[in-house]
Amino acid sequence: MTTPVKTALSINLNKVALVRNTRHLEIPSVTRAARLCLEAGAQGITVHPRPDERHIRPGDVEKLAGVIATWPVKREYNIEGNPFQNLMDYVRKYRPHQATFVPDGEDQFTSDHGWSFPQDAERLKPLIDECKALGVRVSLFMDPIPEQMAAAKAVGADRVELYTEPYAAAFGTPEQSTQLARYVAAAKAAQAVGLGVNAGHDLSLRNLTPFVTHVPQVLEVSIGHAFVTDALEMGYAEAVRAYRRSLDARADGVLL
Ligand SMILES: CC(=O)[C@@H](O)[C@H](O)COP(=O)(O)O
Ligand SMILES: NCC(=O)COP(=O)(O)O
Repeated sequence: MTTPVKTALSINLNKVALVRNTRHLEIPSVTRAARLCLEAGAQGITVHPRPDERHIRPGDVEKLAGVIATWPVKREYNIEGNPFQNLMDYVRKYRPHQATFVPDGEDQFTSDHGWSFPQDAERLKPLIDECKALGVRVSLFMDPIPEQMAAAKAVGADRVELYTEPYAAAFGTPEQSTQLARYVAAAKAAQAVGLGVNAGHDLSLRNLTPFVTHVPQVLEVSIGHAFVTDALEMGYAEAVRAYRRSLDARADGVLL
């Protein structure tokens, strides 16, 4: 059996910025949240600076780049967005460790689907090539469809991020194992063609351990909405420690 990887925990700070934006007081501080999360053991910070600036604003992206760049040990910066909207400007300016391409519309309520191949391949390839020339790893936000993984690799992606809302929605229902099996198959298909596997969207303390126990070699999870919800109750540091424990608690059971 392959030794399970230590799945990196990347905290998405969108919802801290969302609360901050409801007053002109600069609290809660996005950079303070990042520092507290990193100090407590998070391996990275994720932001999704949407064009309408509903939460993360350009100034947040800049300040967080500075927090990560000056952190005493290596921590990763993951900037998410649509590369045909504003994402590439941030990639060129801040050269994050990872850019996660997400096919969201400008006024989309939240992310709810991945890229489609072959339709998206031709227009994605030059932007993926540019990111890699800048030394930025590219992760493509994808639905858990095994047949799509070879095309994601062929277009130049380093990783895929499996969109996990369908798994989260099925968690605790009779559909849970069926959904989980989809992600296991998609992850194995991705890894079979040399893609790394990340995961994210609606992951939580409730559904995280079973996911990383069964889905093989998940390199990174990015978690925001549920994390901030938990942090409101237990504080950033304890919430990070709780999510870290959930990731590390994966049983070394037989993978599906
Ligand atoms: C891509 C994804 O699933 C999330 O990272 C996304 O950042 C959620 O965006 P909102 O926080 O705006 O819902
Ligand atoms: N890529 C997923 C992410 O960054 C956070 O998604 P969510 O936990 O806010 O649903």
